[in-house]
Amino acid sequence: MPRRNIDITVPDLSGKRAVLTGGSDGIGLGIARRLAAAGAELVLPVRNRGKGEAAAAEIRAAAPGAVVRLHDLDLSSLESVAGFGQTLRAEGAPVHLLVNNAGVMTPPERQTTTDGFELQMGTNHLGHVALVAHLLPLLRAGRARVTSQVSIAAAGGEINWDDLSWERSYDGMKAYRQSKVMFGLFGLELDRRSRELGWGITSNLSHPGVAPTSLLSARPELQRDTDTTQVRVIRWLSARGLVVGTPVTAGLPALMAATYLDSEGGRMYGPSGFQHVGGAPAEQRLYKPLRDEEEARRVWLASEKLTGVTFPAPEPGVRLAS
Ligand SMILES: NC(=O)c1ccc[n+]([C@@H]2O[C@H](COP(=O)([O-])OP(=O)(O)OC[C@H]3O[C@@H](n4cnc5c(N)ncnc54)[C@H](O)[C@@H]3O)[C@@H](O)[C@H]2O)c1
Repeated sequence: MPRRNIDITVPDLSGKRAVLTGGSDGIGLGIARRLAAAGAELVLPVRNRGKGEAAAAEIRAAAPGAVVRLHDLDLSSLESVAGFGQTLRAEGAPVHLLVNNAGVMTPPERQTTTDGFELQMGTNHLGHVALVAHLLPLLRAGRARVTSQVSIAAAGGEINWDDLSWERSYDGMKAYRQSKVMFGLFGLELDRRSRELGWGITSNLSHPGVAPTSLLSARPELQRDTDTTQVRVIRWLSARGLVVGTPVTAGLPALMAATYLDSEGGRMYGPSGFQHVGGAPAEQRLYKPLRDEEEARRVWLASEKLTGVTFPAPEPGVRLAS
């Protein structure tokens, strides 16, 4: 299907407050435009104010009358995440949609967050875990839909439990895959816990397929690192504009997860085309590493411990139903 025909209808979001991370660039900016155009009040926590202002201006130009509020947030600092959470809680307004979209991929060498975690786990996963924890009262008040952006990289990912922060040996792509597996398992466990404990939150995953954004263009050598037949076929097709998404179409699975307000949680949405790198968004079977509920509980508990945040817990001895 030609990419230009791929779209979804976003329902009216008037009166809804949406918080979106990574909304000043790439896939997130496309999501932001559509949320604002549908009438949502948009809260954009950004790491770079200048880029945030430019994005807000672009969103307002595309959706006149859009309400866009910028806040500072560095997901690679737990202090920054706590500060943002505190600011929003002080405002007190319920949050109806949270889209955890920001991410980093394969920095050229191992880097760490302010708190000493490997950068990708710390930003993509732990920063967002802390964000959800700090916003929990507002998410509960808004009976929110939470959408967590994972990646096709999660399909082949594993958790390096013996060395979560990759201190003993570092492979950037393995660390990226791990961050997305952990984050996906967290998003699914959030849905289970919410149902069991009556939080009223619906949590889903989305993945964008593949789209040319700064995430990929900053790393041309990645193409060589992953020179499998599958990657070569995808590259050949994408050079002809045939399968890979655009930053706009790649945001549609997240928009679907976030705004199809009556749909259930615990699902994953992604592009349904060839190898799931592009095409119309649809619900998809969870990637294998994301189907392990025992691993999800382990990720949940480990993430609480690492970040120092705590979520309300089930009564002792109560085992969450799947
Ligand atoms: N582009 C793809 O093909 C692709 C494929 C699979 C998954 N993804 C995922 O989609 C999401 C969006 O990626 P993109 O392609 O638009 O990339 P991008 O680089 O264009 O945008 C990433 C966004 O995350 C923000 N961000 C990064 N570190 C941050 C931090 N410490 N604090 C706050 N914000 C931070 C950036 O400022 C930027 O706005 C990411 O989670 C990425 O892992 C992208």
